[in-house]
Amino acid sequence: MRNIVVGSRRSKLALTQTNWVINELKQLGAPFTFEVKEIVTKGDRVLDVTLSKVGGKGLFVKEIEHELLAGGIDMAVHSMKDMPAVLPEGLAIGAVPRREDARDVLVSKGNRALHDLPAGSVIGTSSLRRSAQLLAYRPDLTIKWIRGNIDTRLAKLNNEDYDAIVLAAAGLARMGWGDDVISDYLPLDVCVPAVGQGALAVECREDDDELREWLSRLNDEQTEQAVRAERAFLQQMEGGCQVPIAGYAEADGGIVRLTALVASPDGKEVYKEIVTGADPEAVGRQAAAVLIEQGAKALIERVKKELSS
Ligand SMILES: NCc1[nH]cc(CCC(=O)O)c1CC(=O)O
Repeated sequence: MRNIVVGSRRSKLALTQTNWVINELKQLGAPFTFEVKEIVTKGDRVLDVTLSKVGGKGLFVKEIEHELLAGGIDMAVHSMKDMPAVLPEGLAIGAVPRREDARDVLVSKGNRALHDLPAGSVIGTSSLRRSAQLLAYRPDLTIKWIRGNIDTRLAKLNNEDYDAIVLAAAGLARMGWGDDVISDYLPLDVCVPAVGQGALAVECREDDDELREWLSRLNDEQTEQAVRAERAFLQQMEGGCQVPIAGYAEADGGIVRLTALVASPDGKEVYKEIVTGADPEAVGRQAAAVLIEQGAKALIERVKKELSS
């Protein structure tokens, strides 16, 4: 029987996701044995700086993709939102399993909802996307950067000077957390999720037909269509990675509906558009074109200039 070596980051979330996929494949009757190989990525080593400053997207996947291409591993399970818009030559996403709750959630002291936080409350997040949208909704809040994995962040909420933190519902759910810690589910239109949030990407070599046949059975068509639209939007916008970007799509009956957003880091400028259509990539590209037309391009150029000066 073929042994499939599965590369995974060492975090509890990554290992949980990896083992979930392995179990699904086993339950489908896949004729493989599985072995997990832990890989420490740059994103895991560099914990003291803002993610966007050390290279943003791709930090968690580059080393793993290198191992895939070199044959050290056969498969890797990523959080879709950690994946850059374009894959390296020779690799493929073999499966996009059914998406978890894509929303962001607030975990707060005193179990307060976002609208119920006192003025000046300190919110922990290291995401430009979250901070921009929170400030657009509640300009009186103070954003304080926070890093570390989910457990670390929850601990920091209790031990350090934060009134609340923002996390993805999906990550919490996969680690067994839910309404016991969640104070507020942020509506999709108040905080548009990150492209791919709540979804997984099972990556493998493009020419590994045997593995891909089994992975395809794990694929969820609706999630795949939605994520295609979101990632096409992201691809058009990349290069503006210091700018808050969000994209969330739903697919139903062959129609994809994408909400796309670009904002200034202070949340004072927000470009947002909903695009609907049958071709996910076309929907993503159209959303990008509309936002660029509205002023997103000028905003990206301005933010770039401010950062380099
Ligand atoms: N930013 C890191 C990250 N990458 C993926 C998840 C889990 C949620 C998901 O799969 O979208 C998280 C944690 C979080 O944002 O709270």
